[in-house]
Amino acid sequence: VVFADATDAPQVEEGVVGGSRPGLGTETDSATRGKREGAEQFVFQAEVNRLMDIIINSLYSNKDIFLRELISNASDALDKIRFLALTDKGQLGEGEAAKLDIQLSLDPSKKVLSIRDKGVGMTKEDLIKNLGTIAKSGTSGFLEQMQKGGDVNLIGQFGVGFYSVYLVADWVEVITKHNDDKQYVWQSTADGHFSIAEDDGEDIGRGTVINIHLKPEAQEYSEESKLKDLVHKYSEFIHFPIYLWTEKEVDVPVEEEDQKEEADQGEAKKDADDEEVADDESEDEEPEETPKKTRKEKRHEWELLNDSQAIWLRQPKDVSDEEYKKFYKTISQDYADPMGWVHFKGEGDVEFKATLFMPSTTPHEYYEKYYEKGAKGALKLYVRRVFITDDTGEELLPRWLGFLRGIVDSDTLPLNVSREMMQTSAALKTIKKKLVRKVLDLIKKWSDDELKCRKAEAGEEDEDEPAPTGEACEMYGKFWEQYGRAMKLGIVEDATNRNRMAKLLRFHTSKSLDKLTSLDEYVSRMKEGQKQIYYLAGGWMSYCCCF
Ligand SMILES: Nc1ncnc2c1ncn2[C@@H]1O[C@H](COP(=O)(O)OP(=O)(O)OP(=O)(O)O)[C@@H](O)[C@H]1O
Repeated sequence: VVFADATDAPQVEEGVVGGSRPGLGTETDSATRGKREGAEQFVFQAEVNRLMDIIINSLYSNKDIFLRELISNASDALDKIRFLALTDKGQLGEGEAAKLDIQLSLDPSKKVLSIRDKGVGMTKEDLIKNLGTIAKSGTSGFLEQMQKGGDVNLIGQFGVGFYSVYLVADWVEVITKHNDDKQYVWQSTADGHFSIAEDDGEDIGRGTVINIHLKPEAQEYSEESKLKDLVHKYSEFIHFPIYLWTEKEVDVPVEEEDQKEEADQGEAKKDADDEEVADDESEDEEPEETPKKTRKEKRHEWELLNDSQAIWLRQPKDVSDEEYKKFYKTISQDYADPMGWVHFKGEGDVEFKATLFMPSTTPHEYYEKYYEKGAKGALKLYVRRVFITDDTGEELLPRWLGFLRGIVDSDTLPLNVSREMMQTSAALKTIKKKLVRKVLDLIKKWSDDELKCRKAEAGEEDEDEPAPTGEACEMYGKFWEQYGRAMKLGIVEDATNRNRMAKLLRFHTSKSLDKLTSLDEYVSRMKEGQKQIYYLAGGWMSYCCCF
């Protein structure tokens, strides 16, 4: 835990004593929930309604995830305003408004948790569309999964993370201000309706405040320690500072405040004692040290909870596996550890840093929407730490690698890189080539390891190349099980990397490999397979369909 540098932390009155939390709000009185005068009432779209029903009634899921979903939305909104400010500096505002951060604060007496960002905010139209009336494409997918007994925790992957707030809330207010519109407040108790009204409460400047009125059974989220744990666990690598408004009891020396009073009393006493002292031999003695009196006082301050330094800018050797895993979860909204990752720096004409992760299971609808979605949304593109887009698609990765998740940050690209530029940019082509090579290197390493393990099992270990043990022997099998199909598609589609990939193809799963008894058998199967590939250089599709 790091205490914020006073210059970076949000400004509060110095040493606020027992002060109320920074104003985040509009009405927090439960008697008026959703009943603001003049508020327009809306009905949730039917699928959204079903989704909310499932969330609000899900008793056994991990409720913690709501915070990571909301922080992730806040971070996206901050990325968006920073991007808009590239072409129009005025968008960012000045002073506090220009400090891009996320603030969490609690009102324990009212059991309200608030999350504030100074991101792009939402117009009234955005509010209506995004938070209620338009079901995202992921909604039906999520509902389908739930029907099959799926886990609510997967919600983030379906792009409907906001609604997870109803895991812990029975009433939510979203106060938001977009540069192009007035300040509005959205409210819903998840009863099928929501309301929107112009907000005449405190001016929030720009961005969004979400006031979460916690359910009685979710009171643990009104504890500072719980929030600190959650940010540490799920959101540590969000690259904007996350602050928590904390309350601390401190011992304050009584003299500090009562100095003057005591001094005055002291003066009076001194005068009275002067004559006695004149006769007293102990005149030169040091006055006896009395223990300093203190009293307890409540102080508030913004405490910084995360290290917002971008992980991809650090040296790979300085990043621990645990940090990579956490970072992956932050950017992917996956709750499982990744299968593997590559983190490297591209040098030369095109400079960039990249961190790419391979999820442990194929992302939702990757194969189902292979041609429709391809590599869209797989990578986030940054230019000198400024988020540019996550709509990179095949400019950065071939379709068959669209299951990867990660970040590419380039110093070479211009900040105003546009969609058209992306399609023709030579720099992006170079980056793409290097990304694919690095990922293929990782896959090849797993493949080589597996081969060595099989050799060792057959008693034919090469002394110069000792076989790894344990998990390393199984990595290729795991990879193939999830992504074998993508490799087969890739070999058809990606002529540039075809030869490299051909050496990595398998014609059986790791399970059948277990049954192989000798290396000869293994090698002959491999050779047979590869021979077929080369023979069939002109007819990939028909070949791929048969295995
Ligand atoms: N703090 C916020 N600031 C601005 N817009 C927001 C904020 N939170 C949510 N939104 C808007 O509401 C939309 C819906 O959010 P939701 O979390 O349900 O889905 P998502 O963010 O698009 O997907 P995912 O959960 O995968 O990130 C967002 O796309 C965004 O446009």
